Amino acid sequence: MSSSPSPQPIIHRPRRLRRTETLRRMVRENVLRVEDLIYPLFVMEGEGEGQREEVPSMPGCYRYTLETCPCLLEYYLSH
Ligand SMILES: NCc1[nH]cc(CCC(=O)O)c1CC(=O)O
Repeated sequence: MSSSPSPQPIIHRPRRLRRTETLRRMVRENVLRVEDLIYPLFVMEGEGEGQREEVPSMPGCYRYTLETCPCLLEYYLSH
């Protein structure tokens, strides 16, 4: 049975990602809080209260007309 070679001591430790504050900030752990999120609410041109179009790339998110906005804001700000 051969013994494994003993590890070489690390002579050069570059620590490239710790070099500057900018790099450290870039690779730091991230914390996401509710206050960092925004609600995807889109307004489109057009008439008509209660009219809406689903955004194709965001299922469940809609474009509303300007007339619908006061009502929507009231709803979202109270929930
Ligand atoms: N990236 C998120 C985002 N922010 C605005 C829209 C589009 C909203 C719209 O089409 O009215 C999208 C989706 C996308 O880019 O496909």
